[in-house]
Amino acid sequence: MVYYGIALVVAMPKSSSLIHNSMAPDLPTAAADRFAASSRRRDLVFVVNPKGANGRTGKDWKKLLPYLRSRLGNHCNICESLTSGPCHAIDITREAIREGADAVIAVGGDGTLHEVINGFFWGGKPVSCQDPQVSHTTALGLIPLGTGSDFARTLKWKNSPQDAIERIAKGQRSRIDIGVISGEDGESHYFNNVADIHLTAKAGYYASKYKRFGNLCYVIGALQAFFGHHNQDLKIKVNEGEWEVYSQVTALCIGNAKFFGGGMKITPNADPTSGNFEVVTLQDFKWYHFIRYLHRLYNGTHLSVKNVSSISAHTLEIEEVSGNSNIYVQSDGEFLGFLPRKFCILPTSIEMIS
Ligand SMILES: Nc1ncnc2c1ncn2[C@@H]1O[C@H](COP(=O)(O)OP(=O)(O)OP(=O)(O)O)[C@@H](O)[C@H]1O
Repeated sequence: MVYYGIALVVAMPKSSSLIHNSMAPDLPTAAADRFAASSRRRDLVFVVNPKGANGRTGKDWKKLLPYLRSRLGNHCNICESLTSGPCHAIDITREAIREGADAVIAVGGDGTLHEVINGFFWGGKPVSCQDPQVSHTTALGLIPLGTGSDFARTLKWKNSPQDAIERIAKGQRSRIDIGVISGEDGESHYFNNVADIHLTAKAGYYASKYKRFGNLCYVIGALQAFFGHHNQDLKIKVNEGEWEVYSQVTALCIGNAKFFGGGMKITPNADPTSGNFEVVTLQDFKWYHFIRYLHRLYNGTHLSVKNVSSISAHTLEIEEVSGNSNIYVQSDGEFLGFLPRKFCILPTSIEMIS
């Protein structure tokens, strides 16, 4: 099997013994390890962003690799593919699924996970294996090694790559919902975490330029976004109902999961297995409201604050009233352009190693 863009293929013979090092404590393997029961070696494709978290992802990955080989190499073909730049993870993932990989595992932050998820789709449809004899589906995996790693927070995963590898070894899968965003050009864009509009999206746009400062980038981005910000009236259609005007919207957040911006629990009731988004709207907020309620935004207790509302929805259409075309849209921290946009949930659309 040859995967597009793969820098290195590491396949250990079945007979090789476990390698122990400082990162490899003696873990219980026998009962839990599904792969041992199977005669077929699994093809696992690790999509690694070496530049994630300011280059820390690449360094951590190198340290992790010997442990990964020792834990999984007996039963799996471990294919490592380093991304060469933005969007490369999308192409690698599509190619791996078409070739029949058992799992594509994002190694990096939320941006890398977002790209891998977008690689599960093409032309508005899920990508599938080209070989009709292959019956398994490709699962999504994650080793969170980014700056924010917000999706891992919703899953309540500890910040431990060894735990993530253990999950891959066990191979348990569960289905998650994915959000899809379509614009006037008809192109679909997929997200697993939170899509957001206006001030927070503008803050995310600026934050992405300051990633070298780690989590501080979100604070710098927010401060920059406040300059020249105006709350705006938006036209919103929920679940194919009637258009309604939401006045003086500061930010609108569409959560498939709970966190964004490096740990802010913006949509605290969102659940990627619920079949619905949680949509949280902040209206008529001034800069001092953010200072006053910042701790509540972080711990997810802001829904009872005045001018904050929350609804559950499976589709949402949003347009601006003024027609200035300057309302920012982002999803999973990636800038997508400006309103209008339509948001739909695709229930249980990806199998995730959980
Ligand atoms: N080789 C590369 N060089 C530069 N940028 C890359 C490369 N590979 C991927 N990228 C881009 O880096 C972006 C950010 O990566 P990633 O999400 O892994 O780390 P992060 O931003 O530090 O973490 P988080 O998104 O959790 O805050 C991705 O959206 C991707 O487009």
